[in-house]
Amino acid sequence: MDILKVLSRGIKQNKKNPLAPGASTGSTQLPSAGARTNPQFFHDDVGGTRGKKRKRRKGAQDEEEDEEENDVSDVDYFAPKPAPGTESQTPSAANLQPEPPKRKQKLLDEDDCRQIFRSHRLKLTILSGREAAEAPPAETKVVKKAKKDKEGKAAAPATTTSTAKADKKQIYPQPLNSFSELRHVYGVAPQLVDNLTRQGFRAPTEVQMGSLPLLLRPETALRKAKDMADVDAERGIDFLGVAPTGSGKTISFLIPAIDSILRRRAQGGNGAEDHVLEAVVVAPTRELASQIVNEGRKLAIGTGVRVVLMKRTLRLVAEDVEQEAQPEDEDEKEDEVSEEDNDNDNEVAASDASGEEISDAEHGGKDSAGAKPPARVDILVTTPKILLNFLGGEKTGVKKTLPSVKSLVLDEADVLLDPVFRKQTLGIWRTCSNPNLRLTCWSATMGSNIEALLSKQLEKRTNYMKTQPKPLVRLVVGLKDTAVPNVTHKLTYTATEAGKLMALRQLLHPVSSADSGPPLRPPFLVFTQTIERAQALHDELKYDIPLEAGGSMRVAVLHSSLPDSVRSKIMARFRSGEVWVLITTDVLARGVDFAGVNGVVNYDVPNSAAAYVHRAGRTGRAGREGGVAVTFYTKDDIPFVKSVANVIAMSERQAGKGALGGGGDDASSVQKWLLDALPKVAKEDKRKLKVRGMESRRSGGKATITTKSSWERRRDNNKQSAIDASKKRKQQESQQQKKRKKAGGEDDDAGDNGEWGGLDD
Ligand SMILES: Nc1ncnc2c1ncn2[C@@H]1O[C@H](COP(=O)(O)OP(=O)(O)OP(=O)(O)O)[C@@H](O)[C@H]1O
Repeated sequence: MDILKVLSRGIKQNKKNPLAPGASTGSTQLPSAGARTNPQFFHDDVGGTRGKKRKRRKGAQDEEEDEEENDVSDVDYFAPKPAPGTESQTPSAANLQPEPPKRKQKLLDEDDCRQIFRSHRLKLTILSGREAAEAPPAETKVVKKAKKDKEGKAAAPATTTSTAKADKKQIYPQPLNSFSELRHVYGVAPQLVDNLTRQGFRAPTEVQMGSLPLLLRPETALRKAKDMADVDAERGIDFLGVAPTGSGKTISFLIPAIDSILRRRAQGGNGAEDHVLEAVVVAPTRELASQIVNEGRKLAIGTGVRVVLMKRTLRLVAEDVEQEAQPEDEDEKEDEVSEEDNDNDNEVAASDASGEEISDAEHGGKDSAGAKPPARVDILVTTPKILLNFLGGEKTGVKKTLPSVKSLVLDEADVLLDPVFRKQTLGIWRTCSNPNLRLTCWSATMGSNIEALLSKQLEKRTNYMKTQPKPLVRLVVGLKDTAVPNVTHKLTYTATEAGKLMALRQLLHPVSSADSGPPLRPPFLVFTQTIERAQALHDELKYDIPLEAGGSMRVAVLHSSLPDSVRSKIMARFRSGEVWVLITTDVLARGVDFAGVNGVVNYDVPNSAAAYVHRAGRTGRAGREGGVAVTFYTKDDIPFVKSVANVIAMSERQAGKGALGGGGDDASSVQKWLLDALPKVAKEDKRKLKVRGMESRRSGGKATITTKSSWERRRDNNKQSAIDASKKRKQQESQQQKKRKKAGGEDDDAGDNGEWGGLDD
């Protein structure tokens, strides 16, 4: 359908046609915002008794009935709240108590668990903290020697050999088959489960299936798992969750965090009702941090658990330390990237959003909080720098610790442990001085270097704290690092930079669906490499939407140079459906959940395969279909397109589409011959690209976004120079006239009329 027809339907709410963007139902009717048929990505038939259609267990009927009772998918979460006093708003004390199992739940045998794990492509592996302890010393020595030989080259840590061995060791704990099991098997408080189901979630996603039992009650989850004698489940586990974008990782870490607080309170004793900072969630951008706070607050309704966003003026209960609790190590020094290197707002440069720009005016004035009592916080959500500053500052070294924190969550952990954030993140980790701290890390992409770093840091911490090692368990859903399976991908070549602008306009205003590739319906996101380019693209596009359809208010730009309040407003306008095209940088590439986003345009090729995964993953979330990711590339990008093309090919293979997925060559968006022909990129070039993006797009020259040809630009430049020269001449002349007047006796009319005054502006 011609997008202009859609756009010109007007900005008024259209009750008759809910498909129009302005319709009252808003984005919920748009393709990728459509009905969530099933939030689970994979249902392979692996044969056996379990898998796609699972045999109904004894007692399962009761659970399904429970689920039906809980099915509140029609409930508008933001609808006016019922009057106080109604049942749902005033949870009884019993509703907050962890639930004792109603009946003896039959746990599944390990074979059944294995079938379910295979069917949903879940892979749980113990990475370290188990075999590491058993590894023969000789093995460790060999690795250490190899490390020395390489003379400081990013060598594998001492645990690598054992990690590689352990990597093959899969475990099959209990999966979470339904949310009602949270109550009946894992004893989660009914209020928390109600809050979850009230959001319309019917079935757990894969990452929730695989992670929640282990994080909530490892001893129950592992009871039927064989060969776990050396794992002390009571001590808990550290956890690494790698699952596709939009697969529900946020809930996977928030539920255990809230549950742990409710359990502590239920155990009673003095201070059971107090707010004790028990969990810290670190996220790389302010937008993601506030979104996690919102999610947390929805889950914590009626529980009394306070989920708070870190601000500069917020005081926390912390302990002063004379010296740094745990010394820094070389991991924090290596590979540091200068601030200047990151001015392109790329994904690792998201530190721009570390919350430092929160203005004093917005948060009660400078230092006014100095005298404030500590805030009542149970779960703190923060960007790295702002928390570290409170704890003593990056530069000055840590001066405070947070001993009450029992759970540290790193959301988008691969970025948080990437060189740009690494020092800050490890700094925060060190300040969480509780010996029983549990670390959980989450992302859709996780390099093996990050896993090795984690294993090494955990080992170091265990030695420093003199505690027993906990197993580091890794969950991978689908394929590690690669896929955005439920999105349609398209690579579009244009000969020139100007061609990209034309191609984008064609996506906005397709003449026919044939010439424009997959239809791209608003709302959609457009990613550029730098802030400058985002701004320039916005200037070009802001008048492209007809006035009748809302005009320039439909196109907005968001990047890290904008003040916090402006960023929040733009986010709200995009979420509400007022903004249809949001032009941005990688600051919005990670974690941000816009349920109704139908498409993503990579106006500039992303800086890495991981960046592509995260950008494309802003659409097609929670199993929604219809999301489209279009990537433009020019001749200059060709060396860097291969990694994007590989991700696309893998995504299609996972989705069972295309040549590589067996669906025929035509079905694939990346032709195999192209994939084979694209040049490989040297490691060093990849690294540079990841940090700085395409050099030529950073400033001047090709950084300019415009539809004008170079001839037109030259003509305009000449015109501008003529105008400037003329102004200068006029100025000089009037100064001379003034001087002559002062000297007296000159002809006043001369000059003004006798000479061409150049172009007027
Ligand atoms: N069990 C579920 N059923 C349906 N929707 C769900 C379920 N769990 C989470 N969601 C929804 O899925 C969407 C994506 O969730 P979330 O933001 O946690 O994804 P994510 O895995 O963290 O993605 P990313 O890697 O991009 O950060 C959210 O809108 C969330 O409300």
